[in-house]
Amino acid sequence: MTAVSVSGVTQVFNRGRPDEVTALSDVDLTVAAGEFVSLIGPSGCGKSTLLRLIADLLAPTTGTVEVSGKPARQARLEQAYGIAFQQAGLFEWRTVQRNVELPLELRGQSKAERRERAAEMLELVGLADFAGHYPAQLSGGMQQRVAIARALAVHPPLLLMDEPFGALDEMTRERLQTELLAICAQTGTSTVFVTHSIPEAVFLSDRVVVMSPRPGRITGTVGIDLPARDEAVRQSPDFFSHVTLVRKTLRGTP
Ligand SMILES: Nc1ncnc2c1ncn2[C@@H]1O[C@H](COP(=O)(O)OP(=O)(O)OP(=O)(O)O)[C@@H](O)[C@H]1O
Repeated sequence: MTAVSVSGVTQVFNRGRPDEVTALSDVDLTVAAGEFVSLIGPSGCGKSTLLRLIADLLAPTTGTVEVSGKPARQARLEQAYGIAFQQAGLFEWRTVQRNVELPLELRGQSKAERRERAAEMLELVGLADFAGHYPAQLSGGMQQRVAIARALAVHPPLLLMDEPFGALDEMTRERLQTELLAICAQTGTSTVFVTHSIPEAVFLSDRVVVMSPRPGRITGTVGIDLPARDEAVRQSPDFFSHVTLVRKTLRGTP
């Protein structure tokens, strides 16, 4: 089963105006079920645009986008994916528990079902003890974990993440990376992950997709073949050789 299928997608903003921008040109991307794919590339190369197209927050100028074999619009209406962005985007006036319940409310689930699912998700991200807290009472890393719990609450087959750990310190970031991988393995969720960090992309991904700017294109793909995804692997020669390969692909020097 294919989680995401983007084919022949071009995205032009402000078409026909002096400020016309071709953000993406002829992009093809396939993500298999259960696969973790990172998008990496210089600022302005269209990573967020590609993610927004998959999420159906934008419609492509040309080409098609399918999620779980359905048109992106239908997948959005069926909440076939969860989204987590750089800012956790929590509602300050709702407790942690009620933030996680929100997508379930939108689905019309009963209070009892919502409670149970939210509790399960908070357990998964290690925040069971903070269900009654408000976002302002949590650290940035904890808020991101709430956002991930909320994104996963409807058990979506696909998770779309746009630099979700970008604003966090290095230690917290590495811990959340490990937690995210554990969650994805446990839930079988496919993930498309935008990042500026080469080590982050290498640590998390099955495949790193490299993009170039103006117009944004996919210029290379690096398969990541590491024996494990633990703290020790971050120090291994294997890890560094993958980092070097992604860096070279970004520079366009094989
Ligand atoms: N709504 C919009 N209207 C006009 N231009 C846009 C719009 N959204 C994005 N763009 C342009 O499309 C190009 C790609 O932007 P995008 O945000 O996708 O890049 P990015 O790779 O995610 O960048 P960054 O790494 O800096 O977040 C940029 O030139 C940007 O100015």
